[in-house]
Amino acid sequence: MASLKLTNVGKSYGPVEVLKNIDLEIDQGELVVFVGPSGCGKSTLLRMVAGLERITSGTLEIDDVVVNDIPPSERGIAMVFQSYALYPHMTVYDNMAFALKLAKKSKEEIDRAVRDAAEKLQLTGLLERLPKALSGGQRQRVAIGRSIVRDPKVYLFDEPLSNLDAALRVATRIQIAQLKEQMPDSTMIYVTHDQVEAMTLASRIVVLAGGGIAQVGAPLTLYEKPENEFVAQFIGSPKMNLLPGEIVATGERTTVKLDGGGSATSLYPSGDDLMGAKVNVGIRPEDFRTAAEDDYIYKGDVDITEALGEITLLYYKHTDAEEPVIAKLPGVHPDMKHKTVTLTADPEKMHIFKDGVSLLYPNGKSVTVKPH
Ligand SMILES: Nc1ncnc2c1ncn2[C@@H]1O[C@H](COP(=O)(O)OP(=O)(O)OP(=O)(O)O)[C@@H](O)[C@H]1O
Repeated sequence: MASLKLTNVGKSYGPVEVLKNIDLEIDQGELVVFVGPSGCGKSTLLRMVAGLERITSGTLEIDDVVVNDIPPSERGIAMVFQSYALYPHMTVYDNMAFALKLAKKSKEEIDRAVRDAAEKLQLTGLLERLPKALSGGQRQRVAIGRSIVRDPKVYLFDEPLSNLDAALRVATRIQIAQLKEQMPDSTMIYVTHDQVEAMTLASRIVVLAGGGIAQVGAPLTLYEKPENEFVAQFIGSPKMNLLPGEIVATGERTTVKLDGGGSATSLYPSGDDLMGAKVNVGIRPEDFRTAAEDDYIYKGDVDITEALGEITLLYYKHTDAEEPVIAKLPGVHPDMKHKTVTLTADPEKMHIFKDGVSLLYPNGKSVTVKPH
């Protein structure tokens, strides 16, 4: 049971700076998820917390004690990896008991810890099986069980579900959520590529990009109030549309004349200094709805439609230099393919970004992502 504090943490491999100026506090009982593009340093940051990588600069505290120079085995941390290396010749019970036997715990204590972990992970009926007689999801749960029995202060998960197929991922994800509920005081850090995992498991998400933190917040805060274009487009699928334009009216509301001919009025109040500013209007695909012919934000020709049952995705025609505008409309719309369809959105659903930074949520800082 622990809190963590990273202050100005940086990591370089030789001349290459992978992470810089990471400031982050994690409270006891939180499940914090690290997300970000491939190579942004998620695993490196997790491995530094574990003590498997040296911290180049800054400090890491666990429960107010600086642990930079403390070896992994003494940090009270358990790490669960995507490849769950179980001992193949040992039963589930013995796999989970192994570390406690090494630590010379009493038989009774080991038995209590193993049975308690098995109960939490729904493994009680499988304790006598060998790993080869388990599904991938069950094996991953045994791997998690091995860390639970040690009663660590902090759990670290590095993409624990990425080797599982789609259905098992969902089932195991739900089990991890249930496990967290049963252990409300445990502190967990979880790295994933999977947005749904991040959105559903996290108490807070840390979006890493360009060597730093692009934004930290509760999942829905990141979705509703992205501070910069990077987070706006990273959270949510398909990603937020960004439509370029120029501010033509300021005051209580802000009106942007879009380069494509449409016009968007946001609830955001703006000062005269923003008159004429070049901005991007951000609208999520799911926030678009069809519009009247003469009053629209976006008008274009639909190139492709994807009918997914409860919704239809419209992909608009675009040039090679642009990304397609995407709209996600409820229902089935076979008639929209190759047609001109105009779109609008509610004023409170519009975001405005100037130089990559949100005008609505002004704590935002610009994020530059180096090509990887
Ligand atoms: N031992 C190392 N020596 C040199 N560079 C390294 C080393 N380990 C990692 N890197 C580099 O550090 C950067 C961050 O790697 P890391 O594995 O932390 O990224 P990640 O965000 O976890 O990526 P992914 O999502 O692809 O797993 C990458 O550019 C990687 O090439």
